[in-house]
Amino acid sequence: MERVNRVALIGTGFVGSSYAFALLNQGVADELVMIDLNKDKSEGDAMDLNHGLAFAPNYTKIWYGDYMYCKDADIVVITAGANQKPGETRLDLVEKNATIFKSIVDQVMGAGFNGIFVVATNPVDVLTHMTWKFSGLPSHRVIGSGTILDTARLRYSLGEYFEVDARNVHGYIMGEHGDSELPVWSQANIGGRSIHEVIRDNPEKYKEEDLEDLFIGVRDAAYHIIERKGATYYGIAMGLVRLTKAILHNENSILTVSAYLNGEYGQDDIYIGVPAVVNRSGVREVLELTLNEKEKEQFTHSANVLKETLAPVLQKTPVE
Ligand SMILES: NC(=O)C1=CN([C@@H]2O[C@H](COP(=O)(O)OP(=O)(O)OC[C@H]3O[C@@H](n4cnc5c(N)ncnc54)[C@H](O)[C@@H]3O)[C@@H](O)[C@H]2O)C=CC1
Ligand SMILES: CC(=O)C(=O)O
Repeated sequence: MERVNRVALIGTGFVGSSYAFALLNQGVADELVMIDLNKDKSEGDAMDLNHGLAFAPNYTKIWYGDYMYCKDADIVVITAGANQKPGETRLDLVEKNATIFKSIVDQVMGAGFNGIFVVATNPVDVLTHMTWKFSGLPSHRVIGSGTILDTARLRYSLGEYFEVDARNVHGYIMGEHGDSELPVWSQANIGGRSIHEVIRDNPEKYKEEDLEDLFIGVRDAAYHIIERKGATYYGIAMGLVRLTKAILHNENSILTVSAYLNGEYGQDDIYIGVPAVVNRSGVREVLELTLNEKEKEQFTHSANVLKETLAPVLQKTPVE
């Protein structure tokens, strides 16, 4: 008999409860335990989700609980912490959320957890790094959602622009999940054809200049959504389920996650959004794309922004 897999979710706010809903709908996990400071919220969510079980593709055992259930979890997904208020950047959340993370990760590890962390709370690259530090786990078993959502937004926008199914559009957003991220236009393609070629061959329909506007829309999407409804959650929830599936089903899928760099792209000791192969062991390897000079500069700049944000947090928040 196959082993039962378990996901422990810490933080059942907008993002966490949307993730739980998507996880149940896609029938990805055997067990889901929901943990939050606000016990009523996680208990209410577990009750509500269980009432949908009769309509789900397969059975998922769902309950609300305590950190002790992290012991046997394969994955701990963290979506707990403050979200951005209108006008706030992701980096503005760093101090508040780093303190919350210290207490969360200590409790998860205290329960005897020995699986894979998936982090979504912002600023996600910095908090993934802190999770790695606090947990003491090997870096490939601590993964941030990175630019998984930004890449999905890019594929959606390119799909709309070129009138092609987003699933046939391939391209990455790399770097910080935030204002310094970059589009890797040099590698973007539609069904295998470079987007530059597609534009060149259809000058009456498409323009290179439009790509910049399109990227700005992707980069600033969260601000626009937060202005309208206070938070973003469905997109990231589906991205987190995609990542969960890649891990639990040992898929060797290439996803743009926040992974630890050890020399790749000329960077050391940093978690940042890069395409990486994800499987049951976590990040199997980081894919090193051939970036053009502009992209290399943009990536280095983004890495520097993250390093500058991380340094004082590392100093202020004791790891022990
Ligand atoms: N990585 C990404 O692409 C995205 C990340 N996010 C981030 O996800 C995070 C969560 O956002 P929302 O769900 O909208 O916020 P929310 O405020 O709706 O939910 C946060 C939850 O965390 C819980 N919480 C706070 N401190 C806790 C602690 N010490 N232990 C356990 N639970 C605790 C709260 O009770 C609340 O239920 C934010 O940092 C947000 O910026 C949001 C969208 C996309
Ligand atoms: C809030 C956030 O990080 C996003 O929607 O991209």
